[in-house]
Amino acid sequence: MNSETELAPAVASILEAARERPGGGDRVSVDARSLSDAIDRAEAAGRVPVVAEVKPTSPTAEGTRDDDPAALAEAMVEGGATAISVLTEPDHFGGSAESLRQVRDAVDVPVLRKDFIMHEAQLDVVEADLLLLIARFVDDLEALVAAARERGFQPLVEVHDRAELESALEAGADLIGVNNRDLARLEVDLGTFESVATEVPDDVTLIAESGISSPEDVRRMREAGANALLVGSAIMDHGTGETDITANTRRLTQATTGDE
Ligand SMILES: O=C(O)c1ccccc1NCC(=O)[C@H](O)[C@H](O)COP(=O)(O)O
Repeated sequence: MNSETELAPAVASILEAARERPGGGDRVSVDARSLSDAIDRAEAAGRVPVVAEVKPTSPTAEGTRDDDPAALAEAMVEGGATAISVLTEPDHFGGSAESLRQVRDAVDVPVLRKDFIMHEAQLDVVEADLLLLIARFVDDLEALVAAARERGFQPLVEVHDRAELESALEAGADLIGVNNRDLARLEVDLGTFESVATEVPDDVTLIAESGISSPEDVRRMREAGANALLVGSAIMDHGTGETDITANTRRLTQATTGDE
């Protein structure tokens, strides 16, 4: 893992818990739903490809939503979501492997397991179509990318700057997320994606992550080269007023059609 100096206390706590969390039992083998096919279908239908996140809470959220995860995911798909991301981290995000299982049973779009995976055994906790690996927090990224693929997962490697992008490409990643949230300070800046995206090869599927809350943000990230967007808080709406998950999702998936 790269330097842990200057991490926000919440992130240091997340990592400490992640390091201790046990892995699964039997090695999983996934027959994955393809994200790139799902993105193509969304584009063909005139929708912005949005990976909508089931995110009950977080260190930066104002509250907690304890809605049924499967019902949330169904509402997101009704709003045009191309894929669903499910937080499985229990201690800081209110997630669970069981939530992911329920979501994957309820919808037919690809499902991303969003967690802080530190070692190979943690890959075997639950089946998912996509699996997040955070470049900053993984010691041997190339080995973990390979281990994820051996199980059938599509690994999504998350980076925050150009140096991490370089590591992701060297590790063989072909699906890369640029996180606009700086995990050291928990500040969000959409300029992060704009800065890193210019260095990403054309054959990489590129996802803009975090801090995307309005149709204008969607257009900004698309203009900077995002093939898809990962959105949690703006859809989950942790206490900001609007509670209609389908409407929140549709507002973003239709951001380029003017039908907002
Ligand atoms: O969301 C947080 O508060 C957070 C804090 C510490 C580490 C990670 C965190 N978020 C994880 C994520 O990757 C986001 O849930 C995801 O990118 C969606 O972001 P947003 O649309 O801003 O909710």
